[in-house]
Amino acid sequence: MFYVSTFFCMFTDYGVSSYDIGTGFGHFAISTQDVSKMVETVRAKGGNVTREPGPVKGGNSVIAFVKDPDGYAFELIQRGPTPEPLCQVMLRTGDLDRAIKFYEKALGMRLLRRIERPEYKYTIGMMGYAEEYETIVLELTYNYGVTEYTKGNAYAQIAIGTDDVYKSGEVVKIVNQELGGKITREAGPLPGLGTKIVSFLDPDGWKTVLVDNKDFLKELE
Ligand SMILES: C[C@@H](O)C(=O)SC[C@H](NC(=O)CC[C@H](N)C(=O)O)C(=O)NCC(=O)O
Repeated sequence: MFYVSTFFCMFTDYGVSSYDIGTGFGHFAISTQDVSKMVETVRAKGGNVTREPGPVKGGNSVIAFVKDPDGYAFELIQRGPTPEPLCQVMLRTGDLDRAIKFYEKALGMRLLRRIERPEYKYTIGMMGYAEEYETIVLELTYNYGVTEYTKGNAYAQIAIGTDDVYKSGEVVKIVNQELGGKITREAGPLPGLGTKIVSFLDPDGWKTVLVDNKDFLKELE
């Protein structure tokens, strides 16, 4: 049983003042009922607005893009009220069908929406455990003909809750053998903390950490 516990972690290493975000990381997305108002707030606070509000190219959603002080891109998406404003993590993939199959088979995600934009030479697969308006989704983006991206040293991982990191890790191992990727940390408790995790790379090299649901909730107590 997987579920996405949505939280947002920014880490820093002592003495390191800048990182390389690479070309593969796309954006985080935040939904808001008024993109223009949010953009003006960002601008008024000295933020970097990189794309003014307006319909997405080839679609109808009203979006904007801003960057945080470290250069991470945030897409602002105009939507109605939602229980989860942090609504997307966009990662680029060199093989969309392989990536979709990986997240379906290894993590039990569903393909919620496939968006074809041949006029802009890209395709998107929205993956998740519930509808897009209810929870955060993994937005996998394939640009025609682009099979490799740099990962940089900034973006680290997504974390997903599971009831059994050992069983989940065994499933990931089987799918790694079929589709690629690898386990980077065997299932087991974190020293000192005791929280059980397992971590792995998907076929594109994107890292996921699976966290024991009960252990994680204990951490929050
Ligand atoms: C599906 C919906 O959530 C979107 O917002 S898609 C946004 C769109 N994405 C891309 O163009 C992806 C391909 C691009 N080459 C990339 O790798 O990022 C986007 O960013 N549109 C920009 C715009 O101004 O509309």
